[in-house]
Amino acid sequence: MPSTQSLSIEPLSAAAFAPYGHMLGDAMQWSEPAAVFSNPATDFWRTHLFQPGAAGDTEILWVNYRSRDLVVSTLEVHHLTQQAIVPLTGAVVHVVACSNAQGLPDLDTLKAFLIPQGLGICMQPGCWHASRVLGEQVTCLMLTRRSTTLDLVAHLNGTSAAQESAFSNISALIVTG
Ligand SMILES: NC(=O)N[C@@H](O)C(=O)O
Repeated sequence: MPSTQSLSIEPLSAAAFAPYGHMLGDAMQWSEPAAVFSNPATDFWRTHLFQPGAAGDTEILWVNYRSRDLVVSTLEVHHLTQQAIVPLTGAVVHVVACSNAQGLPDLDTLKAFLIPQGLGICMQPGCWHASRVLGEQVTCLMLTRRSTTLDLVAHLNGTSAAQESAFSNISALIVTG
């Protein structure tokens, strides 16, 4: 009987998340002076240029995560759009994996990141993922693609098969602190 794989939660960093997409809200970016500003009252800077995919409409979703089940056996992927998650009310545990040549989760790239309140991530298309919380429900801001949401809702409601997203069962893994 194969033992259940455990996956340790690791802190979010731009370098560690780079294979999966972009970290949002790390240090102020001064690489493009025209896209950054700071004075005694405010700082703002470009942390990422979001890409919803060809002919895609960027959509803002308000998302609640409340699953505390640290056993993960299903991952989800979006084929066309990046997807950004910014936790607003608490931390989110985000499990990710890259796609392999067949478009399935590359289990050698599985990682679990803690996304703290006030930081965020933006996954590239093809990044497999699952989200969990460690306590109470966490509300997040999400950037995604309008057609991917409509497609996902229709799938989740059993109305039609998903075209812009997919789901994959994996050998159960336990996310550990
Ligand atoms: N809305 C939406 O696409 N949600 C999923 O991607 C998810 O992982 O939460």
